[in-house]
Amino acid sequence: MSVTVRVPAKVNVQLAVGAARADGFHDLANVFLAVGLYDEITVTPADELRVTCDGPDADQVPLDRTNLAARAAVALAERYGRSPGVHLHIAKDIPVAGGMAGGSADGAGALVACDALWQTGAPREELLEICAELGSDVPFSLVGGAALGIGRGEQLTPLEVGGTFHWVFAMAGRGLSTPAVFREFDRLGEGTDIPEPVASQELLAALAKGDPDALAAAVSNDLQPAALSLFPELAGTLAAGRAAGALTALVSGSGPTTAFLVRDPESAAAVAQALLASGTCRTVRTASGPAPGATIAGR
Ligand SMILES: C[C@](O)(CO)[C@H](O)COP(=O)(O)OP(=O)(O)OC[C@H]1O[C@@H](n2ccc(N)nc2=O)[C@H](O)[C@@H]1O
Ligand SMILES: Nc1ncnc2c1ncn2[C@@H]1O[C@H](COP(=O)(O)OP(=O)(O)OP(=O)(O)O)[C@@H](O)[C@H]1O
Repeated sequence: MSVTVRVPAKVNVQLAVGAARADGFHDLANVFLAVGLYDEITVTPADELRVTCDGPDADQVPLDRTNLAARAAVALAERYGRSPGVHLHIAKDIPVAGGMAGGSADGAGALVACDALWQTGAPREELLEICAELGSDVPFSLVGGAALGIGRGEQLTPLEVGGTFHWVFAMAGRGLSTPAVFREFDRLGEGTDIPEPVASQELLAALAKGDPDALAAAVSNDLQPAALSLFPELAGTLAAGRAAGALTALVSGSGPTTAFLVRDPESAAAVAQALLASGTCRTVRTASGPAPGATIAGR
């Protein structure tokens, strides 16, 4: 018996960041959109906890108990007094350390898969609570679609989306550490008054309408200057995508993946090709959103 769960990547269409809190985290107004790039997590009973991974970035994924999928299995097992004896296999398609919540997706996926395998009957609220303990992005990986995250980004309100948005993602030659990007945000903001993060009404209206031009005009990412400061070459990737006709270009979350909103799948193919030809990124992917959250894909 095994269970396979499919979990999407995300792009942050708005990431408003407040000042550092006493616990080191930052209050956010984080508007998540799940996009159709997926990791698949398969859980099978085993004598002891084991993690394996395949996919283009598999060599960058830790296979010990620090892996978010392993941490999710252990957290659920502890709550239900079970042994976490499972083999977790991650078929990884989401770029690692790219700002697209790949590790978070694996955490949410492993949680849903173990929950189904062990038939715990845990209420969804409890699964979401475990997700929030695992990381700020993990609850959104579970729910998918589109949502506004406040607090650390873990307190979610689902958002209405009136259409499909088409994206191109450019993957960089190296990763960026999320804590390092937040630290750089703090350093750049030293001595300035950092406003409370609030969701943009124009952006929420654009999502609800499914209007790509309005969304392009409203997207924002307060971590972008910090990501560019640590990884200046990303400015060249953003410029190449804009020149190729993207409606807008931004850093995805803490980066270094860059995201390009386009009007339709044909423009996505054209922008993807131009980005590759520009030599400013390692590889490109196209995907659209919203995509569903963690979903059982097979048993
Ligand atoms: C950049 C985003 O991906 C945007 O969605 C998230 O805010 C990061 O989410 P994540 O990777 O799940 O982050 P966590 O594992 O919770 O935290 C990693 C580190 O990021 C920083 N962090 C994260 C979230 C937050 N609201 N404030 C922070 O300052 C902290 O230094 C924290 O130690
Ligand atoms: N299952 C996992 N997949 C990938 N990385 C993982 C996993 N578990 C732990 N990690 C660790 O987490 C680090 C960040 O990886 P991840 O792919 O989640 O970054 P990210 O997409 O930038 O995350 P986010 O967008 O949530 O900030 C990796 O460098 C790796 O050491």
